[in-house]
Amino acid sequence: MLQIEDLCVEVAGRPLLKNVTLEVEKGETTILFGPNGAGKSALLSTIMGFSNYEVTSGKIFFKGKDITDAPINERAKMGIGIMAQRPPNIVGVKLRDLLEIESQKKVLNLDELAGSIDMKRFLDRDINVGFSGGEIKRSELLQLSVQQPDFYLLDEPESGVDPVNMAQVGSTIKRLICNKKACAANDPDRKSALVITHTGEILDYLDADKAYILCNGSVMCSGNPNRLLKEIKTQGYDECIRCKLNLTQIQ
Ligand SMILES: Nc1ncnc2c1ncn2[C@@H]1O[C@H](COP(=O)(O)OP(=O)(O)OP(=O)(O)O)[C@@H](O)[C@H]1O
Repeated sequence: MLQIEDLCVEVAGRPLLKNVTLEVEKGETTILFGPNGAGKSALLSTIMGFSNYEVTSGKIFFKGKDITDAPINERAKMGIGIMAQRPPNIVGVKLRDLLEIESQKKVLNLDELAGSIDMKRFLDRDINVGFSGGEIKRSELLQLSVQQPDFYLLDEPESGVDPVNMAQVGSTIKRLICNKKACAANDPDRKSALVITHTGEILDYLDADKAYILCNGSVMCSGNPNRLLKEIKTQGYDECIRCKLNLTQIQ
């Protein structure tokens, strides 16, 4: 579904991502771990096509097509959707107006959908203006619920969300990715996702298939998400970096 090959990215002339190679297969949920400032959000922003992120070399393929230079709207039309960490405030544009554009010709009851994640009272407010951290997450989720992409980029879905709302956010994400109430790992209707998490809380709601650790703009290792999270919690990221350096020296 998504292949990233040897990707190097700069922002304002500063290298952020260095030779990143990773793959998310169709129906697979992949986790991205890494310390603060590692470049995780930059990677998601680059996949979505945000303009600040300049690809200096390498390629991004989505559904087999080279999208490295594709504009953001084309990527969205092809089926990529994002829950950003800090989406912008959009003064003068109501959430309902955006959702109506996003829903295009889909037959959806916006009030009912918004009500299902306690967002009905936000429909006629300017997007994100004065929203709390948890409300922004639910607003992003509501937009994804309307957009119904094939591939979800989720940037720290649990950050700023209280435990009660986390159950709602987690189960909504699960429902979106499964495309119905419950689905097996090999269900053909299962959507794909690349999810950033620090705490791993979202793993209580998702059947994650694989994880990568990104440090200092480079992929250090990949493996089972729960095993990698356990290692990060016990040994931190230093062990991962040391291991990568040793491997690189041996090669
Ligand atoms: N648009 C930008 N302009 C300047 N610097 C940027 C920009 N975007 C990212 N950076 C810098 O790139 C580095 C990586 O940022 P990024 O947000 O991708 O990290 P992250 O791994 O998601 O971190 P965190 O876990 O803290 O959210 C940081 O040092 C950040 O300040």
